[in-house]
Amino acid sequence: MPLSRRFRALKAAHFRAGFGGIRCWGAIGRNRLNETFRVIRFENVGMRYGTGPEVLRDVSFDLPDGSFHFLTGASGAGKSSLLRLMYLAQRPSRGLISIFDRDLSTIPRKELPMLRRKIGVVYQDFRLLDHLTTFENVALPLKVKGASEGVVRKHVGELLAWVGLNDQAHARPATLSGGQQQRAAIARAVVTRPQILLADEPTGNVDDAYAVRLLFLLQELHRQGTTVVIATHNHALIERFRHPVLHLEDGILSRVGEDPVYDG
Ligand SMILES: Nc1ncnc2c1ncn2[C@@H]1O[C@H](COP(=O)(O)OP(=O)(O)OP(=O)(O)O)[C@@H](O)[C@H]1O
Repeated sequence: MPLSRRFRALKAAHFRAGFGGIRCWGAIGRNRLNETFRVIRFENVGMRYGTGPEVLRDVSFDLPDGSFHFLTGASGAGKSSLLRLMYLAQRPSRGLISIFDRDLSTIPRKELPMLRRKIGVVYQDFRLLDHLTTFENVALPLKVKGASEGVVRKHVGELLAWVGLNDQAHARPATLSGGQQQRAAIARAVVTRPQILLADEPTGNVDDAYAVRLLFLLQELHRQGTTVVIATHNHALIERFRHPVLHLEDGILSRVGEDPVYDG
């Protein structure tokens, strides 16, 4: 099906299911994308932990601005390691990585935090701050960016409603279920509408209905222009959302499906 029709069909399904858009994010910003710009580029990248064997080998790919990819592979294939390289938590042992057209090997260390702020991450282990409430955890990235109290209240309130955590806004992470913590972690990762969103098994702890709802949220972010990569074992979601797939097998990456031309 042509992508424009696929987007219309998805949007219709989205509203039928009762999920309005994220109002505080405003109108769709797709026209500001530059699809020829490669936001992430890997060339012959290898990675090892310490003196261990390479867990990623000769990985080469690039991601166009505003693209959406699933990242698949068996447990231990290297998905989290690849995401760690993308969110700058790990350095490659060889090869070239560029993010936003900046070669990571030449970026001064002091510039890394600024680059990281453009990247939203959903960690496999959530990493919520225990001493903050759900609301405060989700609000934190907006506050770091200097958003006003009004904007924080509006955006965090709307996102908490979307992920079904309004009634847990004042709860501490330790009192939330695994699925609730995961939903809070997703809300925190998307609240600033980052330029890149990397999610490691973002639906691993929620039921199927919530998994679809959360994917619609990430889809909405993507429609706003964010480049999205989601590592998942959930083949039903991959089938349903039909984005191209990056597949890892024993540290070697292959690409399944061409990047679509975003004509919707
Ligand atoms: N901190 C670490 N130190 C040493 N080896 C590690 C570390 N983290 C991961 N590994 C190894 O790297 C390889 C890839 O692990 P990784 O977590 O990236 O896989 P994965 O595809 O994300 O797995 P899963 O689906 O189970 O999360 C594995 O062999 C793992 O044992």
